[in-house]
Amino acid sequence: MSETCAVRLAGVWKWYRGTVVPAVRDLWLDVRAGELLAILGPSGCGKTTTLRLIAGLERPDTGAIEIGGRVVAGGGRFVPPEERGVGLVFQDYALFPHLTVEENIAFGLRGFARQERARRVQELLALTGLEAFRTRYPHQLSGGQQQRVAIARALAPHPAVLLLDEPFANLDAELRLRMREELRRLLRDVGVTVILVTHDRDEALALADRVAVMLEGTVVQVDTPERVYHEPRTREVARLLGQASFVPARVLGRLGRSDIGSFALEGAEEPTEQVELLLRPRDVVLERHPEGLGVVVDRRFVGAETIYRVLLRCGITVETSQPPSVELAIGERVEVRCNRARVAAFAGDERIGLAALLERLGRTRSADTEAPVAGGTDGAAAS
Ligand SMILES: Nc1ncnc2c1ncn2[C@@H]1O[C@H](COP(=O)(O)OP(=O)(O)OP(=O)(O)O)[C@@H](O)[C@H]1O
Repeated sequence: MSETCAVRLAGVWKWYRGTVVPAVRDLWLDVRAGELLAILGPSGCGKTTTLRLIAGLERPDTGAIEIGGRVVAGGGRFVPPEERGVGLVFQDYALFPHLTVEENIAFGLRGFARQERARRVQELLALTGLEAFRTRYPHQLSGGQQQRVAIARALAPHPAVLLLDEPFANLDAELRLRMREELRRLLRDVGVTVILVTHDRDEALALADRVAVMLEGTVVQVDTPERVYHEPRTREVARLLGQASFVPARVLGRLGRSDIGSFALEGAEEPTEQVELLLRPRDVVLERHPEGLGVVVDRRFVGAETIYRVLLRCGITVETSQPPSVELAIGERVEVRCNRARVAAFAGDERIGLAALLERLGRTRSADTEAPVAGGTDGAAAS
């Protein structure tokens, strides 16, 4: 195991008693020291089980778990939770209702000398901005303040790893955004390795250094937020990360042609005849044009932007997000251009490599007499 690896799960499987389908299956994951890794996945995919396995609240049926280079589960070994150097913050914070803020924070420091404990509690009260609330009880605090107490309590004994289970689930939308920023700042100051579980993609993308996408009990991709969003491994991952349109493109050799431009395929070992390009709403530029290949079929004003749905010649409707300066009416004809230098291309369910857009729509449109891609009926090839 590399020195910079804080947590490693190697081929972990977990079945709950009496169940046939494993909650976690063949899970491999390396978490780097000091990073904030978000485990993102739909409800029931095994996120909480993964955290509980790392914390030592569950035992894996097979596979191994290492923390800081030490095997804590697997091969007949099982290190109990309190000896793992891991702090855990539950979804409901699990604060002790009969203890004050400072008593809650001190709870994790039972083995410490009195003076040292008082010093550490003071440090955490300052770090989390809770000094003014030290003698309050949990029911006298807001949701955001309760969350800070739970985090302070978990951080008190200097854990090497902090585990957060849906930390914003109990906060309203506005507070959630504010706490997200606060948490990021706080954790950056502390420099602890963090594994955060969430089903909220915006949260994962905004907070994490890397995102581990989990589906049906296993991690299917671990990458930076930018990469999981723009270069998802499968269509399912693409959809989980946000609105996705797939635009068909005809491939000839390493060149492809689509209603949003022509492109060169990179990395495809055996290019297929047909691929589909992943477009995110912000990847698209719309321009009013009487000969454009798209028609506006829907518009939805959402404040800072307008969502346009545009039907392409190939029969696909793409969803796009446009700035207020773009004002188009339903039924108008538009040019549809991709403003990214590279987009992901898919054959079947899997991404096959990156497609680099070479030309822009203007030139594609000038070849308008050619057969349309995908939905088209004749086989005329683009050259
Ligand atoms: N104690 C248990 N006994 C039996 N099955 C369980 C138990 N806990 C979880 N499961 C099952 O294991 C699977 C994974 O559950 P888990 O709670 O890890 O998912 P999750 O991704 O955290 O879901 P959510 O986002 O809804 O919290 C689910 O199918 C769930 O029903």
